Amino acid sequence: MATVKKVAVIGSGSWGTALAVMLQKHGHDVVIWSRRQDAVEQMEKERENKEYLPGVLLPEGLSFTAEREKAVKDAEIIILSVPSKAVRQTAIDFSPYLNSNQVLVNVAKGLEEISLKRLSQVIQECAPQCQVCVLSGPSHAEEVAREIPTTCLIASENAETAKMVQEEFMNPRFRLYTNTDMVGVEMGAALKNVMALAAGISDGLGFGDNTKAAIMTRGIAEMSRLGIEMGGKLETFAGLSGIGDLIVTCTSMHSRNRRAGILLGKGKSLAETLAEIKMVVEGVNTVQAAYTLAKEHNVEMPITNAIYEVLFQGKNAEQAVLDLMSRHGKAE
Ligand SMILES: NC(=O)C1=CN([C@@H]2O[C@H](COP(=O)(O)OP(=O)(O)OC[C@H]3O[C@@H](n4cnc5c(N)ncnc54)[C@H](OP(=O)(O)O)[C@@H]3O)[C@@H](O)[C@H]2O)C=CC1
Ligand SMILES: O=C(CO)COP(=O)(O)O
Repeated sequence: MATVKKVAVIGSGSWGTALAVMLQKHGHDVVIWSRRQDAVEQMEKERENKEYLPGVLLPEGLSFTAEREKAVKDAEIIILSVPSKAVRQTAIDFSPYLNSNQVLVNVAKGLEEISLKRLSQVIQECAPQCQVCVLSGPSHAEEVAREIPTTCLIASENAETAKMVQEEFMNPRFRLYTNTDMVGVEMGAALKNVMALAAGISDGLGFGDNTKAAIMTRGIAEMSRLGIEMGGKLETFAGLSGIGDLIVTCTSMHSRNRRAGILLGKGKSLAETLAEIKMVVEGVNTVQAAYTLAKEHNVEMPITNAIYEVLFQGKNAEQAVLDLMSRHGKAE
């Protein structure tokens, strides 16, 4: 049974705000930390996150701060919802204020670009005193904030920690499953964003449902090849953080990665695309890490390689599709 918990949400983007809204509405005492005082004041005054989650009322009782210590003091569960590239520095900055009774739930989906580490590994390095969990699954902020039924999973190496978060966060509109396969969960979460870029590019080029089904099916095949090589379990890729998140991200117009892909497919440059989307497009960094990991682990990842070439080597997107289609024939 859920009890009232003090929850701190670090990062006031669309996902952190949506989770904060949901948890506050379901009886928890939630504070959002933003790195910008002006964002704190805007949300406090207008009870709306105009920049990242417009149209959603920020419920009474939800509070805001730009002070790190104030945000996490007394919090029992801390949600880390900053983009992957900010995870290490954010964990370092907060670490002096964190203690061993606190559970850190990472909700960012990506890999650290330089070290190629999973984000839970990065957080554990920077805040070793905390227990680290990962929340993942098919869950666009725009829907969770509006209480559209959603299922996710909460993963931790410690089954009891995952169970505790499951009990506290679950409600009739937000169902959580537990999982202990951190590698599978985090690799699925990160790599699906690369496939969503591919699905978007296909849409932007004017291709059809057949093409998208191909990207998703062959996409999960290469995602799981790498994930298993790194120690993840096949069944995790068949679950919410694998195929589940792949489906939602490749098909939804809420997806920042898919929308970025559509613009790229229509011929916009990467810089123009990122400027237009405004929010974080994790697949762009992840494809670089995945490209390197695939080489290191000697795993064949043709879609990932094609996206890397389109984004960073100036390859024409339509040519990339033709090249993928013209590879030598294989058995499924
Ligand atoms: N949006 C969604 O539906 C979902 C997102 N996710 C994942 O959650 C993570 C966050 O995404 P999302 O909320 O969409 O991102 P947004 O682009 O909506 O917001 C990013 C937030 O992070 C803040 N931020 C950026 N850089 C830093 C930094 N260096 N230090 C502190 N704060 C920083 C931004 O602050 P500022 O305004 O000051 O730049 C902003 O508040 C991503 O990894 C994403 O993949 C996962 C599931 C669903
Ligand atoms: O992870 C997500 C949904 O589960 C969010 O995906 P986008 O970042 O592509 O919007």
